[in-house]
Amino acid sequence: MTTHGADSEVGRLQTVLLHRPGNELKRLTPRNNDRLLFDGIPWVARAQEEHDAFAQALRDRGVEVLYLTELLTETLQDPDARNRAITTALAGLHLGDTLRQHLARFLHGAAPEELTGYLTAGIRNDEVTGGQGLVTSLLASDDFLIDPLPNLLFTRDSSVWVRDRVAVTSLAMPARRRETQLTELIYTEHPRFAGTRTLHGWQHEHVEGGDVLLLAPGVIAVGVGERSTPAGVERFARQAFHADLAHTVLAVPITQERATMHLDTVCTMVDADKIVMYPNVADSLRAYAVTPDGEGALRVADAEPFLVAAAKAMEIDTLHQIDTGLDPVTAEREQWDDGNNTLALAPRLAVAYERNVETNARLEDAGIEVVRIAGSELGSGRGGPRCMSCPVSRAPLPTD
Ligand SMILES: NC(=[NH2+])NCCC[C@H](N)C(=O)O
Repeated sequence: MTTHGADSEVGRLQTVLLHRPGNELKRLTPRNNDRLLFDGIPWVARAQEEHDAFAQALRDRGVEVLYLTELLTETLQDPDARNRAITTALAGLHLGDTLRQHLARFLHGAAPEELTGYLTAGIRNDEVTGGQGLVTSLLASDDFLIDPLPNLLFTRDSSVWVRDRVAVTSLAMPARRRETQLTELIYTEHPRFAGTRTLHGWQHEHVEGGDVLLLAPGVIAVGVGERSTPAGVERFARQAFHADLAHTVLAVPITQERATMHLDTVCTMVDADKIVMYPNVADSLRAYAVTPDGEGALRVADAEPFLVAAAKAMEIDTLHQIDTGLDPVTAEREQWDDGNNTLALAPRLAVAYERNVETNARLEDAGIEVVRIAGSELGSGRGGPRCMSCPVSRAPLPTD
């Protein structure tokens, strides 16, 4: 069994899970893009080129790249996994029994790779042959019977490794809910992950991976806002303590709006003690330190400035905020384009979108090597290098 896991944001990245954008992006139209959480209609071929360049930049630095659809297709070779995948994909109440049975027969007849295509790009009403009945007649021809999952691109959100466990998350937005049925299937059924213990699960209160930052071994920050809920953090913290994965969880309230949908849209770690942070929130970000009380319950400290609470929990003098020194308007523009959403490949080595010229220059001034990638099309889903990657293995940080 290969060993997987990560206990920081910056230990040398060894294996990462990505999703190469595919036909699910071709489902986006100006009528459905808001609901499907895209701010525009991406040029798919260019998005794929940009993504291939991203993956290559990672491979060039020794990272093993796993693709979600490849793992899914391999998983679907197994009859039990196929059954589970089909049953969960068809569980929606909008289908009704007749259509559900028809689609189940159809999907059972599909080869694993085709099934992956249906599970990720969805099925539209006018694509179904046979099985016509009341529901198919009454639904519009372009209604989805199985919704496409364009946000699969953001593998960060649908699972998170914490030490040697993987948390299957619970996504808040209806357009993304099914994603975690697929990550759960992969982690529980794919031979590569046999024996891996999971945490959380899509049936539980909402926690999204973009909100979860492994600040240091044993210290996890969880953003609470549009996506992860107070109750989600509570369960996550309790489980993390119970499984001895952490000694402190910092619950970090973030503004409930699209620009700051996840904690990683405002800050990401770029070194063991350095974080790049959106200047417009730097002074107001606060955290509640949550620790186990020793009797199975949680102890919650009063809120403190985030950097103070983080440094205490990490047992370091200071968590240095890289001061990008940007004026509020440039900062706002670059935050929107995921300037703060960097993916660390190792301490002081991070991938960032090339378009965030000012933030990247300041990162370099602070001694961070920046690997720049293009993201004009990828960025239309509002996610940067960190959102588009789920670290499966990182080397432990050097201790000195
Ligand atoms: N970790 C992140 N910041 N992910 C970004 C996800 C973007 C995606 N369109 C959504 O709205 O859910």
